[in-house]
Amino acid sequence: MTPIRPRRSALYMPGSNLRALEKAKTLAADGVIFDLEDAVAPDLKTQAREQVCAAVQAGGYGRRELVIRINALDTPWGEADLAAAVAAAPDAILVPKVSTAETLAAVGLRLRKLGAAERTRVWAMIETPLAILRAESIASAARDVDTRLDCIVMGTNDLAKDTRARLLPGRAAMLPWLMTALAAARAHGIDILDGVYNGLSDPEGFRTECEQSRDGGFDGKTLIHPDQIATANDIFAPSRDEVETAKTIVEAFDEPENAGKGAISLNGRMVERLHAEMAKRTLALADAIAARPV
Ligand SMILES: CC(C)(COP(=O)(O)OP(=O)(O)OC[C@H]1O[C@@H](n2cnc3c(N)ncnc32)[C@H](O)[C@@H]1OP(=O)(O)O)[C@@H](O)C(=O)NCCC(=O)NCCSC(=O)C[C@H](O)C(=O)O
Ligand SMILES: [Mg+2]
Repeated sequence: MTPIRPRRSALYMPGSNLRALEKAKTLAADGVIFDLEDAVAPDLKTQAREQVCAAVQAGGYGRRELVIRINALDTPWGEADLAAAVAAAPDAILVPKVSTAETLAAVGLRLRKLGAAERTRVWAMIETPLAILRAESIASAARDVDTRLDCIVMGTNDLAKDTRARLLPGRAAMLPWLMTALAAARAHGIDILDGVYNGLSDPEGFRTECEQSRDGGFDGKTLIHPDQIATANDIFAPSRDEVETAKTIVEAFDEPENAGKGAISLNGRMVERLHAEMAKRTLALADAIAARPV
């Protein structure tokens, strides 16, 4: 099994906000996304780029996964953002508004030309109607190692803007798009993070949406405020009960009398070997979370 990197919580912060950049060093998010795109006003783009790249290069973020969200390559800032991000060598560069797999091929080509560090991966935002219609093709870019595609991030605010769908509790309109993108990511073996929850003073609504997202199969949620981190870390981690059940399943299939069986009865439930595979992943994720330094 490939090692699991927990991505329960990925906190956006405006690259122009020095206080937030500093504070992120103390927060329990699995990842931080230094935003140069929509959270930064046009007049502050250059300053934000310099601040973010200096912060990433200086480090001090411990085990947190560091991601720089650049402006799209067809904007006035995109190319300079990409070059500066490559020089800063974050864990990943997040490309916004990806609507075709060709965009990812083009980014991959530039990364090679710019001599990007091997460790720097690419994350892609699915947040346009076209991206939903082409989700499988976009995720399939992960099969081409040159694209470095490692994770998809849903941009539900932009999706709501472009489709005019409303972001209501339960997300009835958004769910088919979320699950289409999720199937695309899974089909091509990459992680996928849910979009943000805008209700800063609605912890219950946030928790409910995290649960919906986890139950739908997402690896984690993108966040906009430190107050959202603990809930996301809790919801997207296997619970104690899930870990105990997973151990029981793995141990049951290790019993000699079950060696030749594809399905067994366990505590009143039918359990197949595919459940043992799922249980091993649950245990690996729990171990990866437990092994994280604070
Ligand atoms: C929404 C905010 C502007 C609110 O900020 P503020 O009023 O400062 O909040 P607080 O006073 O409650 O802050 C308390 C302390 O926490 C720090 N803080 C706040 N937010 C962050 C953060 N995101 N990262 C790090 N630290 C943060 C404050 O500095 C305070 O610290 P202290 O001084 O020690 O008390 C703000 O939360 C914010 O800017 N959030 C992120 C907005 C953002 O990045 N948006 C872009 C991504 S969302 C998106 O577009 C996704 C996608 O593309 C889509 O289309 O859906
Ligand atoms: Mg967006």
